[in-house]
Amino acid sequence: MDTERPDIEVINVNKSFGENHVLKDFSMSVSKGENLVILGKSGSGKSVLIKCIINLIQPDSGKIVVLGQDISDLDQDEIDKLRSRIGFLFQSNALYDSMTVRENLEFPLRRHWTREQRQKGAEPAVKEALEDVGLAHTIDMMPAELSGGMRKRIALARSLILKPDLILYDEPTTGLDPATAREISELMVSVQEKYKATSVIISHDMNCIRITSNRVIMLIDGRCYANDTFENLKLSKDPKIREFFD
Ligand SMILES: Nc1ncnc2c1ncn2[C@@H]1O[C@H](COP(=O)(O)OP(=O)(O)OP(=O)(O)O)[C@@H](O)[C@H]1O
Repeated sequence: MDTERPDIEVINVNKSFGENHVLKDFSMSVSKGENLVILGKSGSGKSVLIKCIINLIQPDSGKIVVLGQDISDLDQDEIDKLRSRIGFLFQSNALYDSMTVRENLEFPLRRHWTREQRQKGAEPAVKEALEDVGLAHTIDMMPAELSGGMRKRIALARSLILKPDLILYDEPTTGLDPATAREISELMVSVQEKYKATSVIISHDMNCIRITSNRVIMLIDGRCYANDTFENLKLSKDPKIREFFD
């Protein structure tokens, strides 16, 4: 039996904004090395859940444990330290347009520079992360010179630069054409294999979910409505689940 503690534990979390009860006694856990997809309609609370996990939003009740730490017990320094172990891939990519690819990748390093990295300099880490996403040749280019798919890869490289234990992906394939979306999904799998990182992926791209997920949680009406593999959910006859597949 696997007795290792999950990397993320969300236990009976409630979160409301005024009358809008977004998360209702919501619980989930994500094991080490797992790729978990959170699927839900627009406005169902997927981003709120992710923001609770990184403590950008505080739940009204319940408990969240990330990489073994109860986040409600942490002070700002401890939160910053925890966040340095988490890679984020935003829907917008959040690259700085006025910086080269190299400078964009150096940015998180400079904030969380370890002594070893300071001695080695940023170059090896930047090159390794770019090689991981197949874009070593773009190191001195500007984001505007790259295609949408390449920018997404650069954003992924930046989220890998601190060798995260956990990667959070917010709709990683939205806005990409199907072939590029597939490439990004396959890249997410290869990154997971290399870094052994745990991933939480918000997505409604069924192809991306099929390629990347080990397990899918469906967030409906603030609750975990279904929790199963993509293949099993695909066979479900439940109308609420079928809506996502048909
Ligand atoms: N800071 C906030 N203040 C008030 N309401 C909020 C806030 N953040 C989110 N909400 C509300 O919480 C609900 C869930 O929002 P959330 O952004 O998590 O949805 P989502 O599932 O990520 O949707 P999408 O797929 O469109 O990104 C929405 O009704 C939204 O209006």
